[in-house]
Amino acid sequence: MRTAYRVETVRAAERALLDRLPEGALMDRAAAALAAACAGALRARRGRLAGARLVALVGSGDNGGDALLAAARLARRGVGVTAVLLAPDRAHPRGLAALRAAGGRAWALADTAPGALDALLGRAGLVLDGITGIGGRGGLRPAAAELAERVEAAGVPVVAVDLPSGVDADSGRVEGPVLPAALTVAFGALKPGLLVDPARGHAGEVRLVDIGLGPLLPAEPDVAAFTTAEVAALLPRPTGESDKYRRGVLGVAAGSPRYPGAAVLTVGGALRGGVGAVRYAGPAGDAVIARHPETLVSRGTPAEAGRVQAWAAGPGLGDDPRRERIVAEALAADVPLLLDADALAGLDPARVRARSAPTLLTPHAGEAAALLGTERERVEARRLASVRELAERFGATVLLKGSTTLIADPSGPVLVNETGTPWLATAGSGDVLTGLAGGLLAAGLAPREAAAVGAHLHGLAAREAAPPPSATTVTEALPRVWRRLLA
Ligand SMILES: NC(=O)C1=CN([C@@H]2O[C@H](COP(=O)(O)OP(=O)(O)OC[C@H]3O[C@@H](n4cnc5c(N)ncnc54)[C@H](OP(=O)(O)O)[C@@H]3O)[C@@H](O)[C@H]2O)[C@@H](O)CC1
Ligand SMILES: [K+]
Repeated sequence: MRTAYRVETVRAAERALLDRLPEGALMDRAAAALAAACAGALRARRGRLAGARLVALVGSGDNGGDALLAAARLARRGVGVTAVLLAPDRAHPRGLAALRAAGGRAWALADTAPGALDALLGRAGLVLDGITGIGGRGGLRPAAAELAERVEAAGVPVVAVDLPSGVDADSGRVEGPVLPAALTVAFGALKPGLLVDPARGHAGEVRLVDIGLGPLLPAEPDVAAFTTAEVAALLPRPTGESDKYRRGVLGVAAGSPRYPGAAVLTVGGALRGGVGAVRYAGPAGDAVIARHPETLVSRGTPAEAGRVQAWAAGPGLGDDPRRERIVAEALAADVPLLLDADALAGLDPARVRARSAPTLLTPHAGEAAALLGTERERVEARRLASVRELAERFGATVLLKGSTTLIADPSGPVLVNETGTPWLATAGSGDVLTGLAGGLLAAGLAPREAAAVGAHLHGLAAREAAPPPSATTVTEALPRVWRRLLA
């Protein structure tokens, strides 16, 4: 499991470790790993290190100290290093002394003419961003923001020290100017912002360096992501004793005369969710049977359908006059329930809280905003806080779809899905996910696992489907993903 911890927790672990180590040892570990990462990036660009040029942007905290100590190591290996100091009188003293002793130069930003700065950046093979790390607050301040703009204009690749400067480590929020990185070298632990958009989108490749913090971090992270191996271990597998009912039957209430395709896609996802059977209840049975003849179809509502182990309701219900009744019956069912799309409109938290079995809600940002009574932009800017708030308000598991898909329970770590791709922003792909995660629920996974496994498989299938993927080709790619994971 990839884990991320918020700043307060990382700092507490760092303090405990600092007490056990000689002065400066921790920063030296960080700087050694950072220098190695920069050396790799410079070599990849030029073939050799000697004669390469690096510009280190140095803020007034330890993040700048890391950059200076790493730059000094590179200077000792023949790299031409210039440090640009944002606050010369507050630059990390030991780092600055090490850089100077290694033959590196230090320029004060305030004393550097714009033309000279541009020329310096124009010659550089790499920029090391040590403006702010976990001590940064808000977007970059004006002088730092202007510097970041010039770096971006010069087009030099950036290696971020611990975090891209300007992002919020804990929330993943981006509230002002940021310096985007091609590579972020994080120390000791990932911070939530390195896994969650919009901050994640500025971090490039994220590499975690072990500085010995691991044993001092709590067992429960703030944010976590399943690896593909962990997802594979959670996949339901039939045994010799299995029959279709024991493997789980998912009820699907989706589609309407106007949107029969939503029923077809949801059932298609469900049939690839590890269940023994899918019961479809609704007006699009003919379309469903034509595409998926193995489905048990009926025209009625959930209460009139036969026994199931879970329900998935919502996609394409549209203006079906029975929408409210369908949602009410699904809510009343004493089995796990996934509600998506049109089933989320006007959903009453008290009705969800009162349920006897677990509930999984799968809104996109717009639906989440409607449930929270806010704007879509606000949800997109505060994905982590929004998904936590929804889970708490509804007393349910919530999967928030989008650039980073997040899964929250009312308490405990938030799960991030790392397999997503912007290609999944295609009509009907959410319906497939609803069927898939619903199927996993019916097969016996807990809502949190069903959501995380479903999102993971969905992302892998989208990557596997011939580009550009459609909801149908994502569905068709799912068995190949299962086969690979079960192997
Ligand atoms: N602790 C350890 O053992 C280890 C720590 N490590 C490293 O230390 C880093 C944390 O260092 P840190 O705590 O010194 O904070 P840091 O991120 O450098 O920033 C603070 C400075 O930035 C400034 N500033 C703030 N906001 C700003 C903005 N928006 N725009 C511009 N400037 C802004 C702020 O200025 P002030 O508010 O004081 O005026 C303050 O001076 C951590 O990320 C990791 O790299 C590793 O070596 C491993 C061992
Ligand atoms: K940084």
